[in-house]
Amino acid sequence: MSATRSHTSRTPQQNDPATAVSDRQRADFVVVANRLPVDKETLPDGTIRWKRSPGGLVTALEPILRSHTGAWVGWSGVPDSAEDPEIDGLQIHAVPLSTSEIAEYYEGFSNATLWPLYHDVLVKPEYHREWWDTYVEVNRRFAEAASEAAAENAVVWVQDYQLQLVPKMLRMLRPDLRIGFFLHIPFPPVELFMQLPWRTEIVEGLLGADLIGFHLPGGAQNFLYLARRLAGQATSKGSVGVRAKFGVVQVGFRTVRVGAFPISIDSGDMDGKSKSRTVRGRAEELRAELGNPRKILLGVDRLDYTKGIDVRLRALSELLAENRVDPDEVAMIQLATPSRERVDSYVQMRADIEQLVGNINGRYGSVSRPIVQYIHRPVPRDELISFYVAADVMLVTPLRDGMNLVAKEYVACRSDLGGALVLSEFTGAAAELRSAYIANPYDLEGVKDAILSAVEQDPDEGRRRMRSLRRQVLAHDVSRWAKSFLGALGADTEVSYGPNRGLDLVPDSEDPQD
Ligand SMILES: Nc1ncnc2c1ncn2[C@@H]1O[C@H](COP(=O)(O)OP(=O)(O)O)[C@@H](O)[C@H]1O
Ligand SMILES: O=P(O)(O)OC[C@H]1O[C@H](O[C@H]2O[C@H](CO)[C@@H](O)[C@H](O)[C@H]2O)[C@H](O)[C@@H](O)[C@@H]1O
Repeated sequence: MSATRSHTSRTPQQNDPATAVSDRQRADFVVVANRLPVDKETLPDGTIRWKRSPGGLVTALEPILRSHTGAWVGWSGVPDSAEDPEIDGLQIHAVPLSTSEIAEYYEGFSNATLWPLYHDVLVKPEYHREWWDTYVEVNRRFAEAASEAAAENAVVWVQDYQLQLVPKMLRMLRPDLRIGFFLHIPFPPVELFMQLPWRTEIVEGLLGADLIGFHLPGGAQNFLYLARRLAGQATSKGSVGVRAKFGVVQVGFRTVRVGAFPISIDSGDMDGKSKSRTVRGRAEELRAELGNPRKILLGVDRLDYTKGIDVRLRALSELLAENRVDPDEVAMIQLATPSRERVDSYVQMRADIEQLVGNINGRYGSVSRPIVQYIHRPVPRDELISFYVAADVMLVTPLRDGMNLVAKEYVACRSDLGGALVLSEFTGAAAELRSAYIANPYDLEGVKDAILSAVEQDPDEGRRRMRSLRRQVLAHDVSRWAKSFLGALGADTEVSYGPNRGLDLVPDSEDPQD
């Protein structure tokens, strides 16, 4: 996939975007995501610096874009910014958002309506018509920017819940494009999705894509059911597989494929970095800075109520109270990147978590040695890897999580076969990482038992589990994710994009669930 320098051919659509974009080259591979892969930062002296953003999506796509020539359409993360920095040969097309659009499209509809609705209604989703109107308007702007960035017949890969209307809007502007959509968060159970006043528009928006990807087969199946029920389309029946056995929806003359493509990380890169002498040395230093405890427990998350940071803190607190864990022997580190800080539910959750940390340290810590070290800022990548290498027990306890890349990162960093992973069964990662200490985050006794088993694990048993986890993570890396998705989309030579054979279409009326 390479960018085309001159673009003389014309597409048949009404706006003729080929004439709208002047001197910038058009790309034949375009990623469209809410976030640009960089954040703009103003330093105290007024100078501007662009730095890599935290978050799974950026982490996941960065290696792919580095190895292709392409364009990325997205928002810079600050109001009214239209700067288009070029980073490592990647064209950036910024979609500027005003302060009120950020409030209504990003903080509002995306993160106070869709995010909680798609994450098991852990907080109550808010439904406001003005937020929806702004969501539609901003999605239209993203679709227009993608249409302008893309060369004729380009592949456009739209990402995530913030942009679910873009596939249909973009198809109307540019019928020549091949459009993929991937949802990074869980697709909710049908009963919850049906709450959404604009449910049909969302399903129809997604059906503008040629391929719709989810992390898990369950999400794909929920979507197929809704495509029948809400959009009245004929769909395939039967189960959807992982990276195989796609579902199909027949939309007029178009066939839309629906599949499960669990995302991963650049595991080889992390494995390599974790072996470096500097990282190993820093890991030892960290242990020493903590007073050489017998066991180091670690949590690494965006500060989000879905991540179950409170669950692990409560579990630790009870284990200490019950004398099942000795306060002189354990230290816990919680790295928590600030996130969505203007959304009410996040403000409340931060206060709760900081209070829990304070309670544990107040009851069980000493002046020289608090039990929980809480760091409320992103840490540099190498430092993060050193934390993974130092940690004896990794705590990943979300109440619901689309995938959770942190779990995979930890495993990739443990070539020494040391460490233990405690993993919530409600993460996408739990479907693959079966040798972790799996726990139900709603069952606090179960979480405590899992933590204790991980803390006290027999070294041979630990090595056996970690070997099996690493086999999975190293074999299924982010490039395999991208290749499997793009292959199914027909954008890759490794997987052919043949006709859909053996379609088993069910007309709406014959569906037993209806
Ligand atoms: N405090 C932190 N410092 C640096 N990176 C972080 C921090 N917290 C999270 N990250 C990174 O952000 C990503 C989080 O991805 P993931 O676990 O899938 O959850 P989400 O995308 O919902 O935040 C990981 O790549 C992780 O390394
Ligand atoms: O952009 P933000 O509002 O700051 O949020 C950061 C990202 O969070 C979400 O990540 C999800 O994607 C990960 C990779 O697929 C997955 O592992 C994780 O389970 C999801 O929560 C969100 O989906 C992204 O759009 C955000 O950029």
